[in-house]
Amino acid sequence: MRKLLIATKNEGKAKEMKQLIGSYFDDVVTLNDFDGSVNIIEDGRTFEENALKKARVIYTLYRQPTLADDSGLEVDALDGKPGVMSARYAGENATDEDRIKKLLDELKDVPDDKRGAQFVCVLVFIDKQGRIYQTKGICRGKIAFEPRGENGFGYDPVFVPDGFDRTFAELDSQIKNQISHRAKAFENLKKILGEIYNEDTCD
Ligand SMILES: O=P(O)(O)OP(=O)(O)OP(=O)(O)OC[C@H]1O[C@@H](n2cnc3c(O)ncnc32)[C@H](O)[C@@H]1O
Ligand SMILES: [Mg+2]
Repeated sequence: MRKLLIATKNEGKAKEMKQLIGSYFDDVVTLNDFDGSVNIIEDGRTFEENALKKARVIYTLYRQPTLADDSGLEVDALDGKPGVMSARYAGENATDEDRIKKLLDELKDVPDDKRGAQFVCVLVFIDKQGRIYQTKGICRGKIAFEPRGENGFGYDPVFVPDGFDRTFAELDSQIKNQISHRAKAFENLKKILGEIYNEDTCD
């Protein structure tokens, strides 16, 4: 039986990751399902460093195939902030609403044509033998003037992906899962998984 540990405590992210991983694994669990106590300090300077750290810590503890996602929002008018600080943008115990409010405050004088932004997702997968694989996905869009919609999580109510006039939180989750930063990173990861699990040496 193929088991996958997803090294995240973010329920919204975990839900999407479970939807996107498809049928490569028979049993997929996240930190909230089996070990909510582990605390990983995300002190990397890049999404790559943080994703690698999360995957390595969990793989080292459990020696099972492990997948970590480090992601965030880079806003052009803020020189790429909040970036790797996206989760802690409004302090350690802040909510998604607090983070959105801070972002909209900082952008209150920025006109529509200067509100470009991108979501970035880096995935790190460590297979049973400890081999490390990394993929990345980017989704361009812009920041709305006020939050709209109930779907998704995090900054979704203020992110309007290119080619749409609705926010990720207004769009159906199926559409987000086709065009998002995470969807793109998973497309590449699935090619890698296809190769790994065809080798037959790895279960
Ligand atoms: O580290 P884990 O436990 O995985 O959970 P986290 O929420 O801390 O996740 P990150 O460290 O990767 O920080 C990502 C931040 O960017 C936000 N984010 C990432 N992907 C997003 C998406 O698809 N839609 C909206 N917000 C997103 C998310 O809400 C966090 O505030
Ligand atoms: Mg985090």
